[in-house]
Amino acid sequence: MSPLPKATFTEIPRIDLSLAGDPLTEPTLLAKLRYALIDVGFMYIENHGVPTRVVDDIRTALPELFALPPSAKAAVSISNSPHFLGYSGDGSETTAGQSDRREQFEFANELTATWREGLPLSERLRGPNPWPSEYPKLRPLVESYISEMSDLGERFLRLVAKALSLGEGTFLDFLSDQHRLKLVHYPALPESESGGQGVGPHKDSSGWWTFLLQASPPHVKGLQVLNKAGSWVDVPVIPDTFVVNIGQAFEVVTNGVCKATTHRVLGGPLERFSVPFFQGVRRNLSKDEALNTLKAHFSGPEFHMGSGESEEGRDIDSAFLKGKYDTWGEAQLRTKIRSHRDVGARFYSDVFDKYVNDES
Ligand SMILES: O=C(O)CCC(=O)C(=O)O
Ligand SMILES: [Fe+2]
Repeated sequence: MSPLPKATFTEIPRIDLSLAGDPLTEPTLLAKLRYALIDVGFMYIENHGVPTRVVDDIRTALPELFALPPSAKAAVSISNSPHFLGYSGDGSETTAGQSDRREQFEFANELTATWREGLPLSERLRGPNPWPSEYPKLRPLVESYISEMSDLGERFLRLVAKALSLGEGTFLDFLSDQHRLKLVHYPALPESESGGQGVGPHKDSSGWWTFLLQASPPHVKGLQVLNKAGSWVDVPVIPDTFVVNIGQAFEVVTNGVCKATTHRVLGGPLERFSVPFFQGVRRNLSKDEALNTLKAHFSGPEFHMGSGESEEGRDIDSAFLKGKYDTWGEAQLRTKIRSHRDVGARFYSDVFDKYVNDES
């Protein structure tokens, strides 16, 4: 008998977190979450418990922040930060070999820089944020936001573990002390460039999971996700939700059962703001540990039944696995250097050529 056609998705599922915790409603939530995890890799979460004020404060700050003069942006340029934190201008980041049409500020949990010679180079990713002195109200807003998103991320991971028939804390063991947040502005493009690359097709490489706030009104479009049939599916703005998607390390640890789904943003005639929060993976996670800790569980037949998903599910396309680097930290550093080559050349000259020329 020929295999059944592969199921694919044409819309992104909505997961209502208020159904958690009640034995009458939680099973419905977990079943839907399991479908989203195994068959889609993208979802909206609603009733997520992050205070509206914390989200609104960030959303309203964005147009003011990006309206700062070029000198204020340059003062916190990412090119001065060995931790890859700070501002990068429109066109300066590269995805899928092409320049992205967006400007962004990258922040993380406030950490002291503790790297010194002899420690793994990826420890140098930890460090303080460059805060724009001309916009002092930003720091407390970003700090509250990171703190709330870190809490949400942990609550969410407990549900994900349950939905995949694992103990609640299973995925927390992989978390980093550093989560990253980007504040992103896609400029309005002239008609002739509309539909061009806002950010090129990619799977999220920096995190365990990504929690994205689409911070523009619903008529502003741009984010799309690739389904298994190879079609781009729109991810419209739904107020009061976060878009949540799987990062590459999670795909590896789940033995390819939960895939990091490819997505992109198209530029358009309207400017767009977004805020992705990248939940971090601990830098010392080794390939061996990532591949083997949960392998037996995710090789079970319950994950490889039904719609011909198994082969697809097992085929993990991961730079982390293909690369020559043993730890997640090293793989992450490589990604950062390739995306922000000026920072790489300045602070990581010893490994720059190796990382930039390595096409694995
Ligand atoms: O801006 C968006 O909506 C998505 C951005 C994104 O995919 C990323 O920064 O990884
Ligand atoms: Fe992304």
